[in-house]
Amino acid sequence: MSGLTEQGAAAVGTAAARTKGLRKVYRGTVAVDNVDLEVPTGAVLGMLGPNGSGKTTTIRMLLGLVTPTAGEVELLGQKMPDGAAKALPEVGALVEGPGFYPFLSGRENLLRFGAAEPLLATADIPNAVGTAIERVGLTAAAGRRFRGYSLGMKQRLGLAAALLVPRKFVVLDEPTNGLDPAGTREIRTIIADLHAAGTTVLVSSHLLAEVEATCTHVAVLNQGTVVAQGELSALLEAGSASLLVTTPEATAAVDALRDQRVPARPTPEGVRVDLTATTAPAVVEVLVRAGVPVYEVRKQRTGLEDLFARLTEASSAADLAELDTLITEEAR
Ligand SMILES: Nc1ncnc2c1ncn2[C@@H]1O[C@H](COP(=O)(O)OP(=O)(O)OP(=O)(O)O)[C@@H](O)[C@H]1O
Repeated sequence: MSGLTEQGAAAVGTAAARTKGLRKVYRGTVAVDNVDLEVPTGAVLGMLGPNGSGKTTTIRMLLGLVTPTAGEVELLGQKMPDGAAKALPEVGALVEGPGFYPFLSGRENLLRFGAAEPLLATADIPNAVGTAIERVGLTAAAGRRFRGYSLGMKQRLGLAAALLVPRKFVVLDEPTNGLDPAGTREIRTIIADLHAAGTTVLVSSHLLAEVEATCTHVAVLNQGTVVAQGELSALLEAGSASLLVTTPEATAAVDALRDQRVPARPTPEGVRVDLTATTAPAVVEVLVRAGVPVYEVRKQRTGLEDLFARLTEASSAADLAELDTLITEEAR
């Protein structure tokens, strides 16, 4: 990745957000380590990772809510935290625990948020609040006190606050947390609408199917580091392909491949060969050389779930480094 641009540099062709060597240590716990994240302008980037992998900490550092122990953050062309006053009005964020007043209604809370928006004229606040409430499906509950809200309603109100004014960049930390299936579908629609309007979106999620359905790009975090990032289609192509080989001599095929350090295992459908570190022609060559009859060879796309599992469960650092290099190279 190229170095960070100077503060105020033109954002054309640059990332909406970018981190370099980002690190956060909490009293001996390394929450985030050496994260180089790039959110391309106009992308919907899904940040995936198991519990505790550093997603929320990374997002909080990106928004200037947490001070990094080391590293740099650039947000909408502004170096953070110095450029916060310029960048943040263009950024809508749904992060854990937005400061809502429990004794005010959802609408009253949003009116207060509206008053604090530098890009919203006072006369436009009631309209903006009404539109945001409708957009997140909170109309029926808008007059009720916040303290009586369900988790899903709180999420919707947080989202409404993030969308009060048109943004260049929207950051959503686990936006479907606490939402029912209808709410989850609505989030998907809102993200698609934002994307269509040219807004860059960063969304963290555990829901792989959601990410696969809504995102153009993915960054996978594990134990505080980015283990893969790039275009979703390229990552899937590079990271999760396997080969299904039909042969009457499955055991001989598996032995021959493992002899060449190619991961392979027998399955009821045939011998499944991991293509992470090899290619289909190379697999066929190994089999033919070993005298194994090959009836059929098919490439399989196993989806984001498989890729995610392999990236986050790889047993050794060497496995991860190998997989990361391969995926990053292919995704470029
Ligand atoms: N304020 C804090 N003080 C101490 N440790 C923290 C703090 N915030 C996060 N951590 C630790 O940093 C690590 C990363 O946490 P983080 O919340 O960023 O992960 P996450 O990927 O968002 O997890 P989840 O999916 O469970 O929300 C964890 O080990 C967590 O316990």
